Amino acid sequence: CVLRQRQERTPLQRALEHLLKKLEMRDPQQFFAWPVTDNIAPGYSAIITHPMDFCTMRQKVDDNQYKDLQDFMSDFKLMCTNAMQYNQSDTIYYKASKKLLHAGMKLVQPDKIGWLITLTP
Ligand SMILES: COc1ccc(C(=O)NC2CCC2)cc1-c1cc(C(C)=O)n2cccnc12
Repeated sequence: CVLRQRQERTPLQRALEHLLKKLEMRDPQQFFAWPVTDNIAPGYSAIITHPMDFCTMRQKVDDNQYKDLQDFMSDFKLMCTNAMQYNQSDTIYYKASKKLLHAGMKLVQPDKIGWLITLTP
């Protein structure tokens, strides 16, 4: 997951970049910052068929691969639900992903997306 230099950005890319920064702040231990590897999580790649992490999401924003906010949020939900699928409910990772998912959903509630409308004319 290598980050590319910043190219010209569309209004949607700037909005998603802004939202991604807010979401990453909710993951201070950086459990979701990078792809989960099999050596830190035994058997991960056999259990999780569609892995996702914040760095990959940033790459997809940079490559303009999200067509709208819903598209971006489905990757965010995938990242969180992967963690709830692989990790037992009493683990720090399961608990962190549940909290992150709720925080993320709150950020995109209609009454909370004034920032999105100003950023995407
Ligand atoms: C990029 O993923 C990670 C990066 C760092 C850490 C980490 O710092 N773990 C230390 C806290 C106790 C060991 C954990 C993880 C990690 C994320 C996850 C997820 C997201 O499922 N995970 C699952 C089992 C074991 N480790 C992890």
